[in-house]
Amino acid sequence: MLLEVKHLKKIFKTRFSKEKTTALVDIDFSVENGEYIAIMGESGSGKTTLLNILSTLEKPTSGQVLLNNQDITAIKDKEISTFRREHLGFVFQDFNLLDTLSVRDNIYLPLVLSKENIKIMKERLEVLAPKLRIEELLDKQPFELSGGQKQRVAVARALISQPDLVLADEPTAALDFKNSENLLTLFEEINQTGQTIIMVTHSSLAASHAKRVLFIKDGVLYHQLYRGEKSSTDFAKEITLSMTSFLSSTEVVNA
Ligand SMILES: Nc1ncnc2c1ncn2[C@@H]1O[C@H](COP(=O)(O)OP(=O)(O)OP(=O)(O)O)[C@@H](O)[C@H]1O
Repeated sequence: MLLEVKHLKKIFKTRFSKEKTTALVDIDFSVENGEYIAIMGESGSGKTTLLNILSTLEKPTSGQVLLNNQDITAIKDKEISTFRREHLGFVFQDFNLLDTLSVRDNIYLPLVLSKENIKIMKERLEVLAPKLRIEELLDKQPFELSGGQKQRVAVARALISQPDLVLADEPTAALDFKNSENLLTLFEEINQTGQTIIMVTHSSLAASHAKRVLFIKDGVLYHQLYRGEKSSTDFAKEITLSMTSFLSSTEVVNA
């Protein structure tokens, strides 16, 4: 098993008031190598908190996250950035590229920080650039690129370290429909090469490209769907139906 999330709980305490927010109640799931998972839920359901814990950006109140049997919630602070660089790839909604660096140097950045050999960096980029259709963009600066191009560069930066796991936070949120579709197709292709991906989204359309969808509400995973052989269009309908029937059933409970 690549990832095991065990009884994850996160309570936020505000510094200035005694109020506590339970963002995650008791999250339990596991991910096999090569899976492509979408985590869906409404605003405030706990998606970002969960992703931040998987990213080692945040520590849980209790529970464990095992990546290849290593408890990543117990990694010492001074070792965390190295761990992140070596094992995880990140794709954010706002791309997070550095405007002062060229596209090429943005992509190289994680490997430069890991003091990787330049020959290996070049070899990896030569493989990735045509796949991501960014060959013509490498000598440009990020501010010269469109949103879709920026996100493809960000995907290259996430993949260049050959991470165990790619974590994507609403990667299509800042993209128009066509660029979103392109990015989601790209994620599917990357996944078909064996790359494990976990993507947080509130879009049924985005989630419909994944192989499995986990639904989170009020800090609890309440449902999951497998895509199986379904087309993304059929899967999107099933996801939307699941969301709607769950919402209407809670309305009945609350009534
Ligand atoms: N740093 C924090 N301090 C206090 N409460 C927080 C903090 N971060 C998140 N929360 C609370 O935890 C709950 C879950 O928030 P989270 O950001 O994980 O939800 P989300 O599903 O990602 O929402 P969105 O889709 O709007 O980003 C919310 O009630 C939120 O207010």
